[in-house]
Amino acid sequence: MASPQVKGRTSRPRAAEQSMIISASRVVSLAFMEFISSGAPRPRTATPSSPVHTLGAQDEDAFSPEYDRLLARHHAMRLRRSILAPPSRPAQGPAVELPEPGDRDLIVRHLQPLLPFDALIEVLYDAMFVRRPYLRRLFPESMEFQRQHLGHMFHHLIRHLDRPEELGARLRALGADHRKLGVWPAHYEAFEEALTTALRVRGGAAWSGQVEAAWTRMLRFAVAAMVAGAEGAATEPPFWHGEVVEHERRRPDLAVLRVRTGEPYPYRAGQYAALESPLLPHSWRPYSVACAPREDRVLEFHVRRTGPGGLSAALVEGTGVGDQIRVGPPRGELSLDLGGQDVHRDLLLLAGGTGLAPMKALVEEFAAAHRARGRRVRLVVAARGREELYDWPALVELAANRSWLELTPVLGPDLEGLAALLRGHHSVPGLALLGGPPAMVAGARSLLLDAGVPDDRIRYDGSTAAPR
Ligand SMILES: NC(=O)C1=CN([C@@H]2O[C@H](COP(=O)(O)OP(=O)(O)OC[C@H]3O[C@@H](n4cnc5c(N)ncnc54)[C@H](O)[C@@H]3O)[C@@H](O)[C@H]2O)C=CC1
Repeated sequence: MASPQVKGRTSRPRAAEQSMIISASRVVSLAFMEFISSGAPRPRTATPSSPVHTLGAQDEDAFSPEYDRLLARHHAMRLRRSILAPPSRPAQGPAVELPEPGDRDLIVRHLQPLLPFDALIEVLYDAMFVRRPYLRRLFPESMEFQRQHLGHMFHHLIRHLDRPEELGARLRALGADHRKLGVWPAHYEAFEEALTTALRVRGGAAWSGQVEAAWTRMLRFAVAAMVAGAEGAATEPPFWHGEVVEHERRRPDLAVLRVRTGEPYPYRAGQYAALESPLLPHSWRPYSVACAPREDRVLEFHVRRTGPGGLSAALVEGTGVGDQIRVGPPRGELSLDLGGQDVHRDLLLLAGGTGLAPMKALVEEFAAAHRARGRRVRLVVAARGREELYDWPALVELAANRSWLELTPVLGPDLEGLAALLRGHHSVPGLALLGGPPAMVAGARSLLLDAGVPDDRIRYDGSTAAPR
């Protein structure tokens, strides 16, 4: 995939326009992103080599009015329903049908010809785009991330299908979270149709209507749960508009961005937000907010480019002051809250690389609330070398005149430094928070367990370690 190009600046909507955009244009966009889309600019030329029929100018003229009318009608219906619903009783989504007992076994028994899911997914998307080319515009230029997610989602659904309550809760959260992607009920129908085609193509000789019916029930269950989740979250905007007000390239591959949201962004320190840049429309990736909530509505993000073509590369290399960014709703439960217990025990915060972001926000919040009350906070910052301590001056400033806050750099490619630190430190922390690469978090967790920290006192957030 080509590296993102810097586009011309888009003008920022005025506050009144912005609230209209939030409240009306996306009242509820149903999303099943892993199943359906993550969006992309509408391709304007057909590529002969592509297995997918992309949208040509003629197609666009033919499909857009129909498509846009459909969306507009849907918006109006949803808006009407949410206005007419009594405030104490949110608009009801479709009833969630449960899968039948035995569906999981049936699916598992006939899974072999469908594995690995890559080929199934390729046929599925090809079938969908050939039949409904206008849907191609909801997808990113590169479908790689999309295909991977869909494969994981199929595995997750099958694995948990006999625990529909647990699965339903996760799908409802996913549906709420994915409203920002702009996927609509009509798309699910298209998806179901394409999945059926793909299952028949890949299912092999033993494929039967019975197995297909089990797959359809599984899919409908998932879609209904996501729709219910999206509808239940109708009062929360699907995203906030933000403008980049500072962009500091701290390392060739790393930038610290400050983004001011048009409307107040209600988050807690330790939470993360999915971001989207106009350079890669609908490629949303999570980043922790690296500062405690501030009056001026400015959010800080630490972004490291890990490879070419992803959102992180667009944010580090292609973004500057004045550019627009969309910010998804705040998510995540990372916090320093001890629930009133062990208030005298010390806290350990361990940050690896840009995993520093949530730790910095938590320390800032802690400092602002004067919550130390005799507790010491030790912030250990792991980095490959001194030059990788990209935010050290800001941390030193944060620690100035705060004797309860101790900063410790640990340099090196692995966890040796942390292991040595724990060996030399005799008091076991009351709570440990971890942020950084998954291997570091896993390694640090075992070191802490060995040192006697109970499992429920070790916190980390897996959601921010996804590929960017
Ligand atoms: N940008 C953000 O807002 C957030 C990012 N993260 C995650 O933090 C990670 C940060 O990555 P980078 O900045 O590239 O950090 P990095 O790869 O440079 O690693 C930083 C430090 O972590 C330790 N480490 C790395 N790999 C290790 C391994 N395999 N075993 C033991 N220790 C290891 C080392 O001490 C290393 O110096 C990413 O996985 C990202 O998804 C987590 C929370 C927030």
